[in-house]
Amino acid sequence: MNAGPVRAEHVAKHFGRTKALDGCSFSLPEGSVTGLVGPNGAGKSTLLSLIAGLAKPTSGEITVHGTAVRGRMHPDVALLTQKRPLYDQFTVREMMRAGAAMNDRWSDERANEVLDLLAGVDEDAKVGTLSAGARTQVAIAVALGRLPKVLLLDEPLSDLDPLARDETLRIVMTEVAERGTTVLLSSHLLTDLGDVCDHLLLLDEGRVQVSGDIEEILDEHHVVVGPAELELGVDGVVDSSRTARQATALVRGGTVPEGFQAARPDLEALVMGYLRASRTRRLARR
Ligand SMILES: Nc1ncnc2c1ncn2[C@@H]1O[C@H](COP(=O)(O)OP(=O)(O)OP(=O)(O)O)[C@@H](O)[C@H]1O
Repeated sequence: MNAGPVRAEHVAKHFGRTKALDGCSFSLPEGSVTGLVGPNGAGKSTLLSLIAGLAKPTSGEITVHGTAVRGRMHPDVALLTQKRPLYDQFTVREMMRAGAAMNDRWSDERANEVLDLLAGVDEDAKVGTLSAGARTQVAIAVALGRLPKVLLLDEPLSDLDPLARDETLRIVMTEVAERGTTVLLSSHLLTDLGDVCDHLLLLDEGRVQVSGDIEEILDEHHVVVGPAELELGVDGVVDSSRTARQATALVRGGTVPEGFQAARPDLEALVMGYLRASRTRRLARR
């Protein structure tokens, strides 16, 4: 496995009998933007909180720039969660002062740059009165004011309108382009991920299903379509469906079933195939 700023080796996290993560190993390359996807309960938030040092793995190890993270926030890592850890009664300016006071490494200049981006946020406005988009911008300013080398984003886009979503992604992409920050972004919004991510980490039931460069992953898969009466008869079928007329499947590996037409999937088709397969497995166990 290549060395990278974030590495996980055989990481497990159990909550009682729930295995939120179970033997996860992967590496994120420097300056990459990785989309973290998976069905509800796959372990995405748990993984982000372990990398951030907010919780300890039950077993295995996560390292950031070669240093083991064992339940302590690494100075190079910033985490932005869905809840956006902001104080509603503070003005934006007070929020930035709090950011400076709470962090050993802090850049007013960087935080203000992010606040000035886009339409700019009124620094005298109370955080609680801001729109979801502006609150996200403030939360990102607090996160980037710490000058992180690794930025973890847990569903930051879920309640934003399309314009705010686009602008938020633009802030993240500017950060990557200008500072080479490594980003791990969890989202259910596949089209957004396709726009910004060059790597993918797909979790299901606490396990890594797919991890790596998106183009290479897409090259490794086929969507195959053929007459309904033909059997697939190959290894590596991730997900398949049949109508009265045709059979369709997502296949991993080089073999195209006989009598089928093959095409390279796009990111959405690939992720949807894995999500459908996950649901089918869970339904089969009921
Ligand atoms: N503090 C906790 N105590 C007990 N169980 C937990 C805790 N945190 C997470 N879990 C369980 O671990 C599993 C993984 O949860 P996690 O929130 O990491 O998934 P997720 O992929 O982020 O889901 P979603 O897409 O719904 O946000 C779930 O079964 C969840 O109920």
